Amino acid sequence: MRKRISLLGATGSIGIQTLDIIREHSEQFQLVAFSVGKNIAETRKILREFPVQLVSVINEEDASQLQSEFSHVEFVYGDAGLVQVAAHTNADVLVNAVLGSVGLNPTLEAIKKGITIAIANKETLVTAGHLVMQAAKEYNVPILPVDSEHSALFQAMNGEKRSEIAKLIITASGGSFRDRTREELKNVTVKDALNHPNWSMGSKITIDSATMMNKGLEVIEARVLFDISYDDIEVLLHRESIIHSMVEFEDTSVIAQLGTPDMRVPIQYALSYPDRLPRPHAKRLNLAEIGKLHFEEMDYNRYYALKLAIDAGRAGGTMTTVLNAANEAAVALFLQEKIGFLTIDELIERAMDAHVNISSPDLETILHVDAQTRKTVRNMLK
Ligand SMILES: NC(=O)C1=CN([C@@H]2O[C@H](COP(=O)(O)OP(=O)(O)OC[C@H]3O[C@@H](n4cnc5c(N)ncnc54)[C@H](OP(=O)(O)O)[C@@H]3O)[C@@H](O)[C@H]2O)C=CC1
Ligand SMILES: CC(=O)[C@@H](O)[C@H](O)COP(=O)(O)O
Ligand SMILES: [Mn+2]
Repeated sequence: MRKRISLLGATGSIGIQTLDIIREHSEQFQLVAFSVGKNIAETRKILREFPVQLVSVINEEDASQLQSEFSHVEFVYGDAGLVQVAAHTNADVLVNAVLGSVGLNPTLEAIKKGITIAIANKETLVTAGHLVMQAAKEYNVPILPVDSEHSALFQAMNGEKRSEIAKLIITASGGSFRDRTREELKNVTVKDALNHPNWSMGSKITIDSATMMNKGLEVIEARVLFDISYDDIEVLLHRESIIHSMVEFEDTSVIAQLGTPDMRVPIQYALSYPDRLPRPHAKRLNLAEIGKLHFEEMDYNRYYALKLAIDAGRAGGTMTTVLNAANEAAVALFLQEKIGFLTIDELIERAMDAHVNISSPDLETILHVDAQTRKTVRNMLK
């Protein structure tokens, strides 16, 4: 029987590549429900190709319009719609590729329904990883990583005992501005920042990659997913994005996962796990053609956002919620050209400094702190 998939964020970078995999392996996978935001033109295309049962959009008017065009599909909307798609009872796997901490509630509700989670949506793990992992344990639901580094770590660990792992080494490309000093970042434009050297991704994560907050979020994501302490997670600058991450074991062996930078590989692995499926048309890795791979130590003054993220992770409690919400708000302001690039770090640091940390927060507290932090950051501009 085919694996039935519900997909949050179908019109995004990961969403579109997930549809590629479902299309390539239509004998293995079936899309049963999906969510989008506001891209209704793309939604119509998906609806014409995939015979799904349920679709969620952000706006009620879009849901009504689509309902009049596609009478055999059920349309829902808003945050409640996201939850309905995520927890769709006919799904075996939820691919969570929505952007931002709005993915938290749908993830928790899907877990309660016993649906396996393939997670790209790192903001959910950063804002409330402890709630996701607790629920996954309680309902015995696998959480499979889609983020390339975490898929690499998961593959390198290959089920070996935690006690045999010495450290995780997460690679970082350095993003759009890796060859510039911090001083040279004062007047960079949105267009410059969106020009990632190796990956084609959505706008928010591309900015996160340029500030290096993406790597900070990924360190927290690794801590949450693999239960490894911050002391044993290292970040290594690797400009080619060929080694997606590595695990060093106690016997000094290091196991890495390599591949061309193509998110369809980790997406497919999360869907096919524990099996592997062929990708006959994909570009294969040719190390002789690449010739050299480069590695450099991280500079935490140059990449200040990475330091802020690790500080937040070590503080725990609601501090990672503040880090994430402040970052989401600040990146949105940068993309709207309301603040400069370096102001992103500044606003996040100010939000963290102003926050009184709350340990072991429940869902209500997380949602409250998230909303308050976004307000605080926006008010900093007044
Ligand atoms: N892109 C990549 O290669 C990678 C991404 N990730 C993570 O995956 C997630 C998605 O990233 P990416 O695909 O790049 O993002 P995109 O911006 O390309 O896509 C985001 C998707 O989420 C939808 N969306 C955005 N906001 C909302 C909202 N408030 N409510 C409902 N739907 C919403 C968008 O809808 P619409 O466009 O219709 O408005 C779109 O479908 C992020 O958490 C990112 O960090 C992780 C590793 C790699
Ligand atoms: C494809 C992916 O997983 C991104 O998170 C990617 O890792 C971004 O690259 P850098 O953050 O290393 O620039
Ligand atoms: Mn990544």
